[in-house]
Order: sequence, then C-alpha cells, then structure tokens
Amino acid sequence: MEKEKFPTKLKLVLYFLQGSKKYFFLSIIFAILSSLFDLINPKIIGFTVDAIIGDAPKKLPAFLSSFLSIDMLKGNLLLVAALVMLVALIGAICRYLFSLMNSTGAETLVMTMRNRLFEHIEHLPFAWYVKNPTGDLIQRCTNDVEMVKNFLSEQLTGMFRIIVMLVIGLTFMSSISVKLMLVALVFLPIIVLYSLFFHNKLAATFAVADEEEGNLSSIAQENLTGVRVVRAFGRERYEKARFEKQNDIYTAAYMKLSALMSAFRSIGEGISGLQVFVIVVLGTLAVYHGEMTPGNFIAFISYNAMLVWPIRRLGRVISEMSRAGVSIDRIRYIMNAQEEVNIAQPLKPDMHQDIIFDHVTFRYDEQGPDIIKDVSFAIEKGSTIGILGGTGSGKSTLMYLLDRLYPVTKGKITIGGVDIRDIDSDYLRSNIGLVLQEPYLFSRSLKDNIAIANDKAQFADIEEASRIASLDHAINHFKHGYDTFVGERGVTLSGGQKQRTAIAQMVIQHAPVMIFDDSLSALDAETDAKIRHALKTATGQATVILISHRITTLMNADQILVLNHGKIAEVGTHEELYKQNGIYKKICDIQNIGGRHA
Ligand SMILES: Nc1ncnc2c1ncn2[C@@H]1O[C@H](COP(=O)(O)OP(=O)(O)OP(=O)(O)O)[C@@H](O)[C@H]1O
Repeated sequence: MEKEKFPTKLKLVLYFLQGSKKYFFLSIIFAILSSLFDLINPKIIGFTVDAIIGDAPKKLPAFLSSFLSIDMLKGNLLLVAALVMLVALIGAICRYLFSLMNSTGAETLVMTMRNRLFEHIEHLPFAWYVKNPTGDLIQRCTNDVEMVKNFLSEQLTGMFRIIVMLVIGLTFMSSISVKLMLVALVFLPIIVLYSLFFHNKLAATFAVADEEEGNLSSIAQENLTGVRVVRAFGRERYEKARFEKQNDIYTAAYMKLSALMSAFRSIGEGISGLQVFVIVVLGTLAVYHGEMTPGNFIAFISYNAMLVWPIRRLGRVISEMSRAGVSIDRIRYIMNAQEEVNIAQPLKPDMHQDIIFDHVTFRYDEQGPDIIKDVSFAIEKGSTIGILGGTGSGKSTLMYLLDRLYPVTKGKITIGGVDIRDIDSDYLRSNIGLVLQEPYLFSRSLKDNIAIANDKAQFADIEEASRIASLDHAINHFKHGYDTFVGERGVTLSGGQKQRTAIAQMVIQHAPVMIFDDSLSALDAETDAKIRHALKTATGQATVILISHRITTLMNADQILVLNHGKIAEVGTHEELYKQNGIYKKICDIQNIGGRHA
C-alpha cells in the first residue's frame, strides 16, 4: 500500500494553515491581552471601594505611587473612573484586533483549503471520480471545510482565551479568598461536564436534522428537475404527499433540536445561578464576619461571573472538536488519494502514427471480471476504424484505455511503437479527441464551449468547426447566436445539438486521433452522413475511430471490428464481414443494409 501523504489530522491542518498561521498566532496574543485587561478592572474597582471610598489601609502599586497618592485619588474619583474606562477601552481594542485577526486567519485558511483541495482533485485519476459519488465530494469540499474553519477560528482560538481567563481569574480569586475560590471551583467540572453532555446530544440531534433537511431538498430538487416525468405520469398528488411526510419529519427534528437548546440554556442558567447564589451567600457571610473587605467581595463576584461563560463554552469546544475531527478525516480521505503520475521523463512522440492494441486485457476492479479479454488489433495512421458491438461489450472501455483514463491490466497499447504508459498524459489526451455519447457542456456561451479544447481558437475557427459539425444552421437561429448561454447542464440544447457542439469542440482541437463514441447516435441518418463527409474533407490525415450501433455510420470505414463480450469476434471491411455470415451480417439484416458501400 502507498504511504499516505497526510497520516495524521495534525499534519493536514498544519498543511492548510500555511499562510494563515501568523493571523491565528496574533489573534491568540490579542485574545490573551483582552482577557488580561478584562480581568484588571474588577481589581481596580475592588481597590477603589476599599481604599479610596472606604477606609481599608492599602497601598497603591509601586509604579503609581511615585506620582499618585490615595488621598489625592479620594479627592479626584474621576481619575479612577477614567482609569477604568481606559482599561476597558484597551480591552475593547484588543478584542477588536483579536476578532479581526481571527476572521482574516479563518478566511485565508478556508481559501487555502478550497484551492488546495480543488487543485488536488483536478489531478486525481479518472477511476477515482467514478468510485466516489459527486454529491459526497461536494459535501466534503463545502460543509466539511466550513466545519473545520469554524472550529479553528471560533473554538480553538476561543479555547486559548478561556484557558487564560481561567488561569488568571482563578489566581486573582485565590488572592482574595482561597476558600471561596475552591467553592467556585467545585462547580466548574459540573458545568463543563453538563455542557459537554448537552453539546454531544445537540450535535447528534443536529446531525439527524441536517440529514432530514438533505432528504427534503432532494425531494424538492428531484421534482423540479424531473417535473416532466411527474406531470407525464400524473404523480403530483403522490409527490405532494411524499414531500409533506418528509417535511413533517424535518420539522419534528428541528422542534426536538429547539426543545433541547431551550433545556440546555435554562438548566445551564440554573446551575450557574446556583453557583453565584452560593458564592454570594458565603461571600456576604465572610464580609459580615470581617474575613473579607467589601471591595474584594465585589471583585470576587465579578471574576466569578466572568468565568461562568468561558466554562460553559469549554464543553462546546470539546464536543465540536470531535465533530471537526470527523470533518478533517473526511477531507484527509480526498487529500490522501494518489494523484495521477507520469513516469520520470515522459515522452511526447509524434501522434500521427499507427496505433496497436497488443494482447490487451482489462478489468475495472481487481476482484471483478475481465471486461477486455486479450484483444489485439492495429489501426493504420490516417485510416478510419469502426467498432461495432452489443451494449456492454467493452467498446467505450477500449477507448478509455487508449486515452489512458485507466491503465491496462495486461498487454500494451502503442502509438508509433511507443507504449502509451511512457507518454505524457496531458500530451496524449490533448492529441486524442474524444466525443462522448452524452457530452457534458459547461454553463457558458456556445462560443466558449466550442473553444474549450483550444485556448488559441479565433472566432473564424469556431465558425468553421460549427460548420463542419453541422451546428452553424442551428446557431444562426438562436437570438444571441454564438453568445447563446448554455444553461445549467445545457438544457437549452437538444440532444443532437449537444452532440454537434461536442463534435465542433473536437474539430477545433485538431487532434491527430479522433474518437466518436456513439456520438452520432442522436443525429438523423442524413446529418450523420453530412457530418462524416465534412469531417473527412476537413480532417484529412487524422486517424478516426468510430463507435456505433448503426451500420451506416461504420460501413465506409477502412476496417471494422466486431466486439463481443470483450473479445474481437470479427474483423474486416464491410464487404468482407457481410460475406462471413456472422454477427455483422445479422446486424446488417436487422438494419436492412445490403453488402455494398453506401
Ligand atoms: N467504472 C466501471 N466499473 C466497473 N465496471 C464498469 C465500469 N464502466 C463500465 N463497466 C462495465 O464494463 C462493461 C463494458 O462497458 P462499456 O461501457 O465499455 O460498454 P460499451 O460496449 O461501450 O456499451 P454501450 O454500447 O452500452 O455504451 C460493462 O459490463 C459495464 O458494466
């Protein structure tokens, strides 16, 4: 097994943190500073109550006593108020800087994550995409990325702040009264455990609600995209009932979530209230018995109130940590997938050469059956070969192998004597034009879609390619001509128009090898013949591979290969095969084709 690039979560997080580390570091510094300043004010207020307003014999800190005295402050209480305001202001500025650094860090992080994920996904082998459902990948690249970002920016930096608050807060509290600090401390684990328990419950309920929301939007999406089927089969009432049922389940899940949240908040308030109550009672008694000054009592209560929120938050951080851990693993799965690799010094040979399939055997899964079984044939450069075969006989698979979308299991494919494994994969693919049966068009203009395989294409080239693909007529009928926007998944085009757009894409590529994988199927026989004729004149030297169920598409090829269950059953020209009285002849008879060329 190949070594994983990111064996641990930490390694992946550090990889993504490149570029945003400095912002998070600064945000932690500002978080610490803001906590410090927040914690100074209760001290000042406590001191003021005891020494300045009251009569407790206390001294000013050394750095202040050089230019201030308690008597001076007694006459100018406003100075103390100004100090309190100043400290609060500095605290607020630190909090602002914390927040700014934190959000800058988070946005930089999420941008790096998306870019690196996308770049990695772009370089993964074709087989990987087939194995992994698109919806799941999108979920990983959006929701999981967001989850990790939120955890790192909101929870993790928050945790540093909480720890600082706890350490400094408890130190200050113990300097006032160790006994009372211990009483406050007893409640802390109770609050943390309680909040952890609830957050875990909340997370589980939230996951259910999330899933139900996904189910609900799937039903809505299916009905919107499949509206024609729903109408044609009169399924409206059934679909409405199905939606309502799912909506009930979804609403119930969210109601449960709200009930849980309300319970969490009120019980939390209850426990914190109880803690404050105990502290107030014990503190009052201590002041009454002269064990504590009123100023210290006020400071203590302020510290206690300040600590309750971070402690409750700690439970959330711990529970979110496990959820973020799951998300990091889901992203790690993608980042650990092996990218497609070329050999050390890949070759870029002339591609206008003979193509040879030499004892090629292939299976998709290691444990699965052989789909291509010991197939050998040669395609002379510049010739046209037709491949005929029943559904699932392996025609498309053969072409995927030639394009190196999958590696052959046994045997080899050579172009001009060079094994395709030794050829640079980008070079190989850019020299093999492949038109698929169901082409995929991007949500861009027709012009941009046609020019997709050739950045340097001029408008005249686009027009010429459209003419060869018999698309020009249709385009001229569109209001916006070549600027017509191809809607989501190309819905504004008919099946035949889409196929012709894909053919135009390939023509503009000027590839020395052209493959038409059942890509003339949505065209009527006349257009099919017209396009093939135009292609022949335009492409001249190119080697052409035609895959089709329609004999008329293939019959003029220099060589026809009949594939049956992954094996070559018959090879020859139309006349030769017709005479053989085999599978080819049978198909000709079904399609009412005679033994002569069209
Ligand atoms: N990604 C895959 N994983 C596993 N098996 C696959 C995969 N793709 C195709 N197959 C199987 O390989 C066999 C050949 O498929 P292929 O698409 O090459 O046939 P085809 O001759 O082009 O069929 P059609 O004329 O219907 O397009 C089929 O049995 C199919 O189920």
